[in-house]
Amino acid sequence: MSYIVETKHLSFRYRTAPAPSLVDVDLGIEPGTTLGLVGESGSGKSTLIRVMCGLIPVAPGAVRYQDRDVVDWLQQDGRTFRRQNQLVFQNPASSFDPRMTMATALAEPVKALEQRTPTTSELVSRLEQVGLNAGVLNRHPHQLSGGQVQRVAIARALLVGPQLLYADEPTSSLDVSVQAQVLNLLMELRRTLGLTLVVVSHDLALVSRVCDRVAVMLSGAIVEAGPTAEVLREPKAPYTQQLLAAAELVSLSQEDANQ
Ligand SMILES: Nc1ncnc2c1ncn2[C@@H]1O[C@H](COP(=O)(O)OP(=O)(O)OP(=O)(O)O)[C@@H](O)[C@H]1O
Repeated sequence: MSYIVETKHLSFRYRTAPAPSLVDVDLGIEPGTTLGLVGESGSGKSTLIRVMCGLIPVAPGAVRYQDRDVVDWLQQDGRTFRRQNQLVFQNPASSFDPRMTMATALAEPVKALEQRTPTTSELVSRLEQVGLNAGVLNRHPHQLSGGQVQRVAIARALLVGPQLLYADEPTSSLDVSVQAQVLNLLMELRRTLGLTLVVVSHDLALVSRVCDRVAVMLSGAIVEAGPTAEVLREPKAPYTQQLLAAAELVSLSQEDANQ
């Protein structure tokens, strides 16, 4: 099996933390697929994707991207690695400097990673790809809605040509109606650009709608992983069973509320 990114016996502890945040994580992601990473708050989801995309350094041998060690990538060809591995964060407003226009913010990663200034038509064509237009270029973050800012964040990631897009709770700060639109956009981009997508969420229902595979985390370890439909149909780990029961309760109460 060839994976675009793979972790082997990956363990990690923050210097100031009393316990490890990742414990012996073995995970492989096939190119072009969408993986949902679920688990309660503090289970290690954000730490795992930060390690996988090279933001938190770990010892050599623990993470491989395109069959090459991530530590080696970062030492030899860090810019290429960072272009290919992009991250979109939970709270779109905090990803942008409030004093910058969207045009300046969009250009930043291209300047840093490709050492050139992108043309306006490049910026506009990426904005159009995420359902926005040139009108946002001169705006500041507070002049846009949360959903629009999240779309700009996705456009900014796309500008450097990623292969792998990590989305850390990409919709949890958005209104419910906007959440579906942003998720649909991510799915469409995956299809049209052939991206591999990792979506972090504590929401099993959301993951079940959009992800081919799911990995369930608890206390820094992956307690269950597999095709989403299989995991949902026959969850093996007691913790996955709990998560599923909680998700079913939520959807039942939503049905009640709609009646
Ligand atoms: N910078 C840090 N320094 C020390 N400990 C940290 C740091 N960041 C996270 N942790 C700890 O690592 C563990 C995993 O945190 P992490 O943010 O990866 O979990 P998570 O599943 O993404 O949670 P959430 O859904 O709340 O974002 C937690 O116990 C957390 O307190």
